[in-house]
Amino acid sequence: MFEFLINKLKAHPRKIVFTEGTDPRVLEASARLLSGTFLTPVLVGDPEEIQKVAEEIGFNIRGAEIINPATFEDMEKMVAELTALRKGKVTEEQARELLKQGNYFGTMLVKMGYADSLLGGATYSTADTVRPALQIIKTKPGNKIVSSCFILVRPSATGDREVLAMADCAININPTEDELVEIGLETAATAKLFGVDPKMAYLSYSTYGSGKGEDVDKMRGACAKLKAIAPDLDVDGELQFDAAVSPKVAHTKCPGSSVAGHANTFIFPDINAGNIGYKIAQRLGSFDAYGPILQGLNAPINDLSRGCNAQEVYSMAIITAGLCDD
Ligand SMILES: CC(C)(COP(=O)(O)OP(=O)(O)OC[C@H]1O[C@@H](n2cnc3c(N)ncnc32)[C@H](O)[C@@H]1OP(=O)(O)O)[C@@H](O)C(=O)NCCC(=O)NCCS
Ligand SMILES: CC(=O)OP(=O)(O)O
Repeated sequence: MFEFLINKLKAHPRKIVFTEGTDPRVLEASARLLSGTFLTPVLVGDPEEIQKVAEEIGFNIRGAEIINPATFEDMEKMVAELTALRKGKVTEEQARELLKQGNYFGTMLVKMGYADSLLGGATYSTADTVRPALQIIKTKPGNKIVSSCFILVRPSATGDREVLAMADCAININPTEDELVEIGLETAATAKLFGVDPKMAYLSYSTYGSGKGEDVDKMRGACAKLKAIAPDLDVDGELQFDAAVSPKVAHTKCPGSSVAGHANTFIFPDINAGNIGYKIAQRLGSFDAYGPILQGLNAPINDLSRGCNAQEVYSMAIITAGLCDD
């Protein structure tokens, strides 16, 4: 599934920071990465503690870089840089305190060029993983927001793979109409990277006006705006989930739609719907879930679900570093 990213990394090896260097799942994934030569783990934490956990779980992490914030030789430089970046918001003393935490320290390692990319969130919440990135790394030029997308994969009935994209399940709590347009554009690009030819549904409890209200108008409006700025994108809405994926229901509720019945890329109205929706697909629909993959951020930094396993950490590390700009 991720061969194209591994090949990209083999051509241009990278370093990835893991903010939770003592987490057993992170150490197992690191040991696996170290058996290749394309992605070097940079583990944040106390080297003795990290080594102890690695031995306890029986994984060899020789070759990993370990950086301990407590003894980091460039800490004063980092404090000064963070204070300057957060001028007026963070004092030097506060910067020093923040940098004792793996999430802020790791993000600054990327900002200052000690590593190319970062993966956190095995134990940190999404908010605590993402906040330093939003504050320090910021959005890419041209983007107004950072959003996120999950790539969901399961074997298909034909022996091939079924791949879906879902957004925004992790960052924007109640996106506006315009933010949903940007989320749609970014998600189409992410879906394409993973081989999905997007048929995008703006989801709602209503199909083509069957329900009324602000929430329905928001999804219909976002869909119309996206169609206007990206006429080549196959997008429709507002659609209920059954109309989006079932050709039979689509025939009844919205005949003539080129998306309904065949949607593979889903834009949710808010984070409640999105987060619950992707977890239903993962836990009851037997999809492997990769993400949240951050979109619109000015460096490759990603979050994990705290419910992740070592295989997911390994895959997300490859996705994160593999998405570094050339
Ligand atoms: C992402 C999130 C943490 C940001 O909110 P917050 O911590 O309250 O942060 P603030 O609103 O104080 O913003 C902090 C900075 O990030 C920026 N920011 C916030 N949301 C942003 C977004 N979506 N895109 C880009 N920048 C954003 C702000 O402009 C601010 O920048 P500044 O400090 O330089 O002015 C918050 O939206 C959140 O908790 N989202 C849900 C996360 C979650 O629980 N997901 C479910 C599990 S995956
Ligand atoms: C993406 C997500 O839901 O993260 P967590 O399970 O850590 O809250």
